[in-house]
Amino acid sequence: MTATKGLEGIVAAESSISSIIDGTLTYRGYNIDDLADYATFEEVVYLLWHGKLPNRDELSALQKQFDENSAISPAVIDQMRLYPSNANTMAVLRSAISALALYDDLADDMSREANVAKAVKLQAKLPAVVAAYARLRAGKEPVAPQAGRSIAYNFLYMLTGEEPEASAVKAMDKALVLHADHELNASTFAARVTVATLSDVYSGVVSAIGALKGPLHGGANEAVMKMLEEIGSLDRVEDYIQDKLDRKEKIMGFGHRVYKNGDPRAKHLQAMSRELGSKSGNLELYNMSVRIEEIVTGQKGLKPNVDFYSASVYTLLGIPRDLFTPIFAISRVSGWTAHILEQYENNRIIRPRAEYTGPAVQRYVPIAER
Ligand SMILES: CC(=O)SCCNC(=O)CCNC(=O)[C@H](O)C(C)(C)COP(=O)(O)OP(=O)(O)OC[C@H]1O[C@@H](n2cnc3c(N)ncnc32)[C@H](O)[C@@H]1OP(=O)(O)O
Ligand SMILES: O=C([O-])CC(=O)C(=O)O
Repeated sequence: MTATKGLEGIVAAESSISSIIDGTLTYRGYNIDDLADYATFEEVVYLLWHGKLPNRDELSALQKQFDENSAISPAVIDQMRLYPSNANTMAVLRSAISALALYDDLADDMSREANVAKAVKLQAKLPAVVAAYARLRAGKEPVAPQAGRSIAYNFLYMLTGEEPEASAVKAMDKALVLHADHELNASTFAARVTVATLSDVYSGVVSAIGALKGPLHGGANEAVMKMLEEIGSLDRVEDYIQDKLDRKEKIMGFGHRVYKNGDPRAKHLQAMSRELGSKSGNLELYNMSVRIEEIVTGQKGLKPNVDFYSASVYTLLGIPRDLFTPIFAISRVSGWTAHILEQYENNRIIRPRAEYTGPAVQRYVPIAER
């Protein structure tokens, strides 16, 4: 038995949810470029869960379900009041979502109907949890979402308590569409491994949040912004990046296990970063990002991934850096739950083997003789 480090190139599941073929990303066969330009996030969620784009009635029914399920149990809000105000926001999300399961009578009901209902609840509640913590840590009360509004609108609204600008809602919606699913990425795989033991939907999503948190995966968007803040200005980009490359350090937001010729989502986020920068009259972050890309791609051949330009996009939307990865989770929970439902449909426990590299057989030595 020989191990494949990082399972590179291993096909570990069959899935009809999203595909990456020759560098093209599709959700249920629809090209990500079309979905980014024309679909709303709610349409994409329906598509991922049900395998087809919704008609108007189906979309309104989904919107109604989100409206009815976005409230967070007061007990969970009270627990969140006790969380430290400087807690890691992904740890907050992981804890709060785990706590939500305690107040869901269907948490351990394994029927398809109950599992779809849990997917709806999780999609509806994640944005409310993230926004509630952002307000609680600032000494403010959570704001309830508005019925009939999109997840993008309500997330921005719940953060500030003020009506968001239409351009900001549009940008947030597009970002959610772009992050919704991505084949067998690490967090989705973690979710599938967890539920393949026939554990519950919440456990799968909590596992996924834990995996997304890491800077080699979803945590990279926050790491990119930290880097941009450290660099500070366009004239300092060259020295900073060159120094990192000379020291063989990774540049966050670049490279990808599957895409070797570029991530098709990055160009959309780059365009959004440019538009939002122009609109705000400050293109510094966009210009810095473009210069970083020129250097890293020029010297290493590495292209930006989905996390690179999303950092400047979220900053230009006025969102604090430590909410970037939770926003990724607000979108990706749609994909995680689609994969969880698919795993249950045709389940087999996921249990690969390890190549043993430890000592050869040893004789047990009683403690007195050691
Ligand atoms: C939503 C997402 O999860 S997208 C990915 C987000 N993560 C990041 O942006 C973090 C930075 N990128 C990385 O760490 C990696 O490119 C990953 C984790 C995305 C992919 O990892 P892997 O497929 O294992 O690639 P691996 O790390 O083996 O890289 C291959 C080579 O490119 C180099 N490389 C890869 N990414 C980078 C980078 N961002 N900066 C500098 N060098 C890099 C590696 O050092 C390695 O070089 P070597 O062959 O000389 O040792
Ligand atoms: O697919 C991956 O490995 C990481 C990624 O881009 C994503 O999850 O969106």
